[in-house]
Amino acid sequence: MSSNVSMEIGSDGVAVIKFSNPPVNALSFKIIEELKEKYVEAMNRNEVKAIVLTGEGGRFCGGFDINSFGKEKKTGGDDSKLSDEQSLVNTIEEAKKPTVAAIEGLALGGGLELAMGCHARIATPKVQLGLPELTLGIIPGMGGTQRLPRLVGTSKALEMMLTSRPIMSEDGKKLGLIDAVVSKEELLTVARHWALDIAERRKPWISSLLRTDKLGSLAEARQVIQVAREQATRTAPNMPQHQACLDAVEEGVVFGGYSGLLKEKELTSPTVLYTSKSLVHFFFAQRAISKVPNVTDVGLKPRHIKKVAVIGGGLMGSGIATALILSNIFVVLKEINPMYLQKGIKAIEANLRSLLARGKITEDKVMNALSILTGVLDYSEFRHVDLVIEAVIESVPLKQSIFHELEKVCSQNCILATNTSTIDLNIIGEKTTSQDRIVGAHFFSPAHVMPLLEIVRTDKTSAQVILDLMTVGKAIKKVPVIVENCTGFAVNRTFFPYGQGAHILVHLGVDLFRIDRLVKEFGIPIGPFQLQDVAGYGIGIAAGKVLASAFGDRMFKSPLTELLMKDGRNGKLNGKGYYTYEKGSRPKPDPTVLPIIEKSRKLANIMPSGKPVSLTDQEIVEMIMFPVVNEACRVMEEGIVLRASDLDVASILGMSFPSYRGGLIFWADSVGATHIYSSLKKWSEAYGNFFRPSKFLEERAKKGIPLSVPTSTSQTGSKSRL
Ligand SMILES: C[C@H](O)CC(=O)SCCNC(=O)CCNC(=O)[C@H](O)C(C)(C)COP(=O)(O)OP(=O)(O)OC[C@H]1O[C@@H](n2cnc3c(N)ncnc32)[C@H](O)[C@@H]1OP(=O)(O)O
Repeated sequence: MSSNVSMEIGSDGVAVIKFSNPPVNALSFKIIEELKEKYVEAMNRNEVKAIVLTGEGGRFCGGFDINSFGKEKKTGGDDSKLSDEQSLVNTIEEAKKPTVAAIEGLALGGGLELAMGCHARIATPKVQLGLPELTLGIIPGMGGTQRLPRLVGTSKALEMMLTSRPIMSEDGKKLGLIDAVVSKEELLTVARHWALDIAERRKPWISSLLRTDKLGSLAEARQVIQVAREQATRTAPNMPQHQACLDAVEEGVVFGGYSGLLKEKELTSPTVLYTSKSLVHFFFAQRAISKVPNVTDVGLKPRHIKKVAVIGGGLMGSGIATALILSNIFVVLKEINPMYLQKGIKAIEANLRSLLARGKITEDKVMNALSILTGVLDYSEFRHVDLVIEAVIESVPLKQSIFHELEKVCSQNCILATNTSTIDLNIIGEKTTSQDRIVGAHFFSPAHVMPLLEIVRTDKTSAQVILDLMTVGKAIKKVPVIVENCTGFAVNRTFFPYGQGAHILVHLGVDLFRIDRLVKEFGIPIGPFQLQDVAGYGIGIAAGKVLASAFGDRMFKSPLTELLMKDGRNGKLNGKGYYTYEKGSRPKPDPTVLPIIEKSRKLANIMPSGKPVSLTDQEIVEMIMFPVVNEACRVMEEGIVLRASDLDVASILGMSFPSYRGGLIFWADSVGATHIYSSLKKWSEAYGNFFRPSKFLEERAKKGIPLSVPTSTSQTGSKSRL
């Protein structure tokens, strides 16, 4: 078997130990063993005075190999109380010859933990340094919970671990995590000299685990940990790894670094396995999503998109424009009159100011973003744009006339995208001859915040156009998912039963605030009725009409929204919906909505024998989520998505489905197709067609095949490697 670790001993007495595992030099159990062997050799060879540890190919290390999570691992090593991974880092730190880490590109997770066991760290500019383990459902398990607080202080270390956000080497230098930032060319030379300087005591020989100077007093450190605990209880209530990470840090702060390591080992055992499985699935699903057969694998090069026109400065248009200018893409915002244009520009300014207020961007960034935004009232600038994104109201004739006009005013290579959330693209492009460059760019509200971009293609959209839009999407920090054209596309189509199910339940007699509470407890941050309030009733009604024209046989026509509007309620927009909204306070359930609900129940008249049904909490959640899974089955069967895992990513990033459940289909498979099918069948017999199980679900349930298994024709395999 070939070796992943090499050692070269220079005439200066420095051994350069290099490990290699493309593309990110992930650490495997084999690499860990080989590194230990090299350390034994380096200690035994008299000519070796010091060591430089580095990774091959411009990236120090992307952490432990995520593919091997959950696989059997040996424990023991040099110190049987620690795991093999921990004991490697201890071997380095406690060795009688010093090690300097020479870091390029990135040092994440186990990679940074390895580097923190070294006696100094030299990095090139813009290296990503972080401990993102919590996003994978585990805690740093190679001493990170102990060494990071000792190098950067408890507060900063907790921030880095709990948010999983990396910092750059320049900040690392300021914080004391990095000893010097040098150019790529100088990296090895500086690291070698540094290592010799430590060996010959010209520079301090520092073992991170033994330091206490950055931890602050015990009382201060405990206070910081307590605040972080309270915050994690609020922001990550279903993520046990957050509290586990804090437990490990606290143990080390109170009883010393070695005790902290033992606690860390104890907490990396399978206590958080389900969450970890789901989050690891989500990690690989996100990587798989950017692989699109016949688009990303046929040698096409993305064209550079410098300037984009956005048509419509409403909620969506202004959000899209904000996302673009924040990523240095010039934007021409078009509106139909000066008042609307002014409103659109003000909305963009407000988006930027709110990001500034939350410390997400700097004042300079705001100024720079606004300097590349131009407002226009006609199409004269459109000749110079590379991409148009239409974001006007959901009106077929209006969109058709805009696309007809765009064909005349834009260059022939310009991509013509629509942000429609429901309308068939073939209908929008019907009056043009540009079908090959017409594409859906469906953003989710608020567009400058939500990470999903649904790219909708028809059978005529060219591969180049899809690749270009995917590239723009990534440039503006979105995760693009490629879906086929159909009413509602993948996400709105899959999720239309979400609101519908909630309305059916209310009309069967269930309390609406109970429904919202239970859905939130399930992990979706906002319940279906509050979501309706926030999204606005107009959008829901317009989208509902389009969806009803395609899927009318399984839609529930709820009279409730119209009754609310007749009562002068418009949701968050006018502060009055199912909830009341006041500036500066949380939405409050509005009891005055209850008589309107009673009226709606009478109109719909679906309660069996006119009496409210009695349902358990679990049944309520399932009656909302199983119809969503059912529609997802149709979406998969029709080949609207490339793979089941694309729906997992889309549900998490577009609909805030809880990531710790792995996404809609991953969760559904954990529940089991058989239970979902038999429940839907029972409800369809009691309450009608809305619950009727799809053919796909029925087949999977009867044959015992998980929903995520690709169909023979439409889907490529999910890349879950669990
Ligand atoms: C004991 C320890 O405490 C436990 C750990 O270390 S857990 C691991 C902690 N590390 C991480 O979470 C980092 C995960 N990786 C990433 O964030 C990103 O991949 C990255 C920033 C390293 C690189 O990003 P980018 O350049 O966009 O490339 P990206 O497409 O994500 O990854 C390239 C390939 O490397 C793989 N990869 C990345 N990190 C990996 C890892 N730690 N293990 C296994 N594979 C990994 C990806 O799956 C992808 O594979 P593919 O080409 O077959 O799809």
